Amino acid sequence: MKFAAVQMRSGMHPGANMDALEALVGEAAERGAHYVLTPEVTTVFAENAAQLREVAGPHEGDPYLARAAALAKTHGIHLHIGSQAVALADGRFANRSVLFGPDGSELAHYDKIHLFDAQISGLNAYRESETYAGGDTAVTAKIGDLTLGMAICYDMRFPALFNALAKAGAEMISVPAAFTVPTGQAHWHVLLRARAIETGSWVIAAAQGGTHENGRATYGHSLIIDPWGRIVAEMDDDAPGVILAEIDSEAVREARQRIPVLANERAFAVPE
Ligand SMILES: O=C(O)CNC(=O)[C@H](CS)NC(=O)CCC(=O)C(=O)O
Repeated sequence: MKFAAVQMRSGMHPGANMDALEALVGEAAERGAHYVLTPEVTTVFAENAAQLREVAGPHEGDPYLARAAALAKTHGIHLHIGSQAVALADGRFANRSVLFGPDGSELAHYDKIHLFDAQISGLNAYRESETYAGGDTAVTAKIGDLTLGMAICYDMRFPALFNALAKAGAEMISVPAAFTVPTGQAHWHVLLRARAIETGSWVIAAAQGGTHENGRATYGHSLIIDPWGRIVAEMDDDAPGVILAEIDSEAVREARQRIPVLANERAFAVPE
C-alpha cells in the first residue's frame, strides 16, 4: 500500500487551509496514495488562544472535519488529519488527530499526550498547556491489514509512547508536526529515526514548513522512515508538497526478527 505525507504551510484561516489541503490530497491520491497524513494544526495554525477561540469549535459538527471526511470519500482513501484544535467543555482545546476511512466515516482519534511547554531559547518560550488539555490514552487503528499507532509532534521525544504503541501492535506510527526550526535542525531526523529503529516500525511524519501567517516558522522536512531506520522519502526543505512510499508489514517482521528489542525488553528495579 502507498502511504503519503503532505507538507503544508497552514495559516490562520481555515478556508484557505482547506483549499490547500484539497489540492495536496488530490495530488497524493492521483499518485496512488491509499493513506494520506497531514501535519499538526492542518486546518488552523492560530495566532494565539483568542484567535483560536474564534475559529475552533467542538468536534461534533465541526465543518472542517466534515470537509475532510468528504475529501476521503471523494478519493476513496484513508485521510488522517494530523491534528486540529477542537474545543472542549472546560474552555480548553484538545490537539486532536482524526482518521477518516475511504467511505468518509471517522475511524479513530487521538489527543496529543505530551504538551510542548519548553523554553528553547531566551526569547522563545512555548506554553502549549495554557491552551490545550493533554490526552491520556494511546490510540491504534487499522489501515487495511496494517496497524497504525498515533503520536503528535512533541510526543516524538517520549519513547515510552512509541514502545507502548508497538507493543499494542502498531507497525507504523504517524507523527504530524509543527516543529520549530532550531529544534528541527538539531533533533528532527535523529529522533524520528530512533523511534523507528527502537520499535521496528515505519514512521511517517507530516510537517508544517516555512514562515506562517501567524509569524511562526516551522522546520518542514516531512519524512517516511522504514523499520530499519532508513529514510525512504523526504521533503527537501519547507515548501508544501507530497511524499509517498510503499509500506508493508514484511519490513516490520524482518527488522524485528533481526533485532528483537520488543521481545528482549526486561523489567528492572531502579534506585529510589
Ligand atoms: O500551538 C499550536 O497552534 C500548534 N502546536 C504546535 O506548534 C506545537 C505546540 S506549541 N508544537 C510542537 O509541539 C513543537 C515541538 C518541537 O518543536 C520540539 O519538540 O522541538
